[in-house]
Amino acid sequence: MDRASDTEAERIRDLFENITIEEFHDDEDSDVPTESDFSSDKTFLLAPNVLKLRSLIPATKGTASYPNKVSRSTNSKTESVISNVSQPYPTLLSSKYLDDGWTECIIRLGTNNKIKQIEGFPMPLQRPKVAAYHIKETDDIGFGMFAARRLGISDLILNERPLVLGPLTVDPDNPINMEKYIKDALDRLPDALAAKYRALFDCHTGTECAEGDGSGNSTLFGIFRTNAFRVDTLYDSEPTDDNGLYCAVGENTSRINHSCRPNALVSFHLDAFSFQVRAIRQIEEGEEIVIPYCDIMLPHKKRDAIFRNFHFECVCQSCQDPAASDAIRSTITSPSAIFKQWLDDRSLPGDYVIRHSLSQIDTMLREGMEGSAVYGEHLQAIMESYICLGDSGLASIWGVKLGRALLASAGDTKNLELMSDGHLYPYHEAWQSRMKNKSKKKRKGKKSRSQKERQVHDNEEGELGNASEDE
Ligand SMILES: C[S@@+](CC[C@H](N)C(=O)[O-])C[C@H]1O[C@@H](n2cnc3c(N)ncnc32)[C@H](O)[C@@H]1O
Repeated sequence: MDRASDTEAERIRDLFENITIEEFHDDEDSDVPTESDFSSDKTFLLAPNVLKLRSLIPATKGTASYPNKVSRSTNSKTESVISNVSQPYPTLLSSKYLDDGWTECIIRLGTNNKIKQIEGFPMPLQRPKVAAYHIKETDDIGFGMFAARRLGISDLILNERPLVLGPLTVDPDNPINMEKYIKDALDRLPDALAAKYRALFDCHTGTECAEGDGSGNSTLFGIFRTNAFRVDTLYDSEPTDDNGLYCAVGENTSRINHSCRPNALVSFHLDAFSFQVRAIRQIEEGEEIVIPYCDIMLPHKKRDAIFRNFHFECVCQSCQDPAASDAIRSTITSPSAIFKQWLDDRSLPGDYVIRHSLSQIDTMLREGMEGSAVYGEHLQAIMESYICLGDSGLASIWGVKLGRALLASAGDTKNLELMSDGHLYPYHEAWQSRMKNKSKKKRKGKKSRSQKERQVHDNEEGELGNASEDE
């Protein structure tokens, strides 16, 4: 096998050590929103889940981070003043960039300054060559987004700059007048775009948690609270809770309905300042494009509690039969414990994790749960098992699947390139680790090899005949 230079090998090893994608799903009891969150003037946002993957194999070297990961730490002290600012600055943009539009931001100035330091900012928007969606009315839940053509896993459906970005929460002790801030922001947008914002749905109109004068009219803040998606990569300071985080409303992104069996995921990209929507499984022409507004692994009762704050009952297939969908969800678990057990216990068969994860994946595919983080973890468990077994061919088949899931989840193409390149696996520090240990044991225990060890050997030989023995 061709070996890359030492520096290249070092770089690749570093990349493998910490494959991390941001996560922002709420799965704790305490995170489930309650009606009182509204009355305390908190903004409530749709929170899609995104894969967060850390290698299941414990890293023994330093903690190199994946190059594209945006650091959560901040060097500069954040200024506390909230201002209306446009990002990217329209006046500084050439006509090429103006085509991509800009976002009116209600943002702390210190945080706004951080945006300018992002490498390559503002990146031009990459869009699908052929239109991938159209917005039209659904039969029962207002507008929705529909596939204009067949879409494959990780295909880009939409890439758009939001219309308005603002704080995720409003401090009840120190409230700011969001209605006025949003009005000022809209005044700076071109009329046509401001009209698009005003036309968005306000689920709070006429409800007990509506803002405003009680006339039942939709408010600008009500629209914001109904339609904003979290922008987890932008924050005032190291976030310990929802305070200091941001969210944004998109002209088309905010027309996408929720499903507990989503076929697409949303991610936000600071360098282009845009929302990307990508398919997480194959979508047929005419099919509705749906995303998760919450962690789809939550049981029905908790998901329903979240939706009640938006005054709707979910119409998706899983919610039609909560008992059945809860029963399925309760059987799905992260592979991390089983993977650790396999690494520690040499008596377990070579395909111990692989078989388990294949069965979990099968269940998740039947329930339409490719959009959950745990689905990606099982793809990763299989890929890393093959790495430990020294089988780069099969590792790269699962690496491509994992790379596509990561791309759909976070819009990061580097992961796909990295995961699918079979030549890189031998640089992983766990490469052939099961085989190396096995050989060591064989050498060490030549005179008294236990029956158990012989069984391990037979299992690995018989069930994973593809794995190479070369060291
Ligand atoms: C961000 S908007 C989505 C677009 C919206 N349908 C429209 O007409 O503009 C969110 C609202 O859509 C509706 N909605 C979205 N997903 C739904 C679902 N699975 N079941 C029922 N209503 C849903 C709810 O009224 C929710 O408050």
